[in-house]
Amino acid sequence: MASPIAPIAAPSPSASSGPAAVRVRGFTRRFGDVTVLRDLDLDIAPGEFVALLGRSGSGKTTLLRTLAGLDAAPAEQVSTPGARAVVFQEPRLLPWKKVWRNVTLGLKSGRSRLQATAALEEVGLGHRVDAWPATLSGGEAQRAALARALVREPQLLLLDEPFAALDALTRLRMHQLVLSLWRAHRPAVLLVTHDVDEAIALADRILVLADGRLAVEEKVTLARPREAGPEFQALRRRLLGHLGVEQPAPRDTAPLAFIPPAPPAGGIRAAWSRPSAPAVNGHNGHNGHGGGFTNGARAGAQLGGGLS
Ligand SMILES: Nc1ncnc2c1ncn2[C@@H]1O[C@H](COP(=O)(O)OP(=O)(O)OP(=O)(O)O)[C@@H](O)[C@H]1O
Repeated sequence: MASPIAPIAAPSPSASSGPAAVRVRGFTRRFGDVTVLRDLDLDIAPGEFVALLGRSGSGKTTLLRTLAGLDAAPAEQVSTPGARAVVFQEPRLLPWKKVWRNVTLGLKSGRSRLQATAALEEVGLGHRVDAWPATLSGGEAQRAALARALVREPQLLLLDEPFAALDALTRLRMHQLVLSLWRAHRPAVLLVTHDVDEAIALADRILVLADGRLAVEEKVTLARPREAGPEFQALRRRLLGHLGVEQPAPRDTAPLAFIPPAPPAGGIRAAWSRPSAPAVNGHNGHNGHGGGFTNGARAGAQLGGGLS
């Protein structure tokens, strides 16, 4: 059986001693009769990178939307910086505006083309300033969405599964890009993801949302770039356990092998496993794309959203 989720008393304010970038106290969100977030507490320090995991429907996006100001919340319960930006799973570029105009959408500054160009250069899209969104690849479009977030100089960057629709290689490149942007600009980050390995690769702290509360907190002390060594694997197993995915004890160091996606149980899916290990979701592992992963790369333990 998966380990039961042990509620934590309250997510600890992180390393920084300054005032929190995000402070949530006793926040409850209901849709009709359904309580999605229940008396929730959360602190995110300035410059801290937090990942939020949880089963499908656990309320991750609801929390992110609240922090983004897209859903109203009482100021005494939810406090965030004024400068916020959100990147969603879909890049949400307006097809009738050139890339640079999408990046500066809503900005008042008269220097907007210059700002857009600088931000696009930072995400490696300096050559696509005048392109139309329809001519961008999925990864390029998502980089343009990141540039649009960057020009707002956010103190809080909210990422709602921004890499979920990208292929594995592009996703790895995006991980590196996001980390380098985060290092350069140091916003507080909340990353909602279904991918346990992505969370471990990127975050300082990982939270698991369950039953309307932040039920688990794991600090990630591994140095970046994060290799898929024993500590990484142990944390991965613990997190998957918290999420209800049974994990076999490690028996060897054989390379990971691909397990074809199955109908998710409780919205959870783990895509990679060792060939000799009993597979999750009742599947037996078989060799497919194979290959290990390094430098914070993804072993592909995914929740809910499935493989992409
Ligand atoms: N505007 C809404 N009206 C009614 N119910 C809603 C609304 N928004 C979200 N919900 C419900 O709240 C619950 C949490 O939704 P939310 O999208 O926050 O979950 P999630 O953890 O992000 O899910 P997923 O991982 O599948 O994206 C779900 O049961 C959803 O149906």
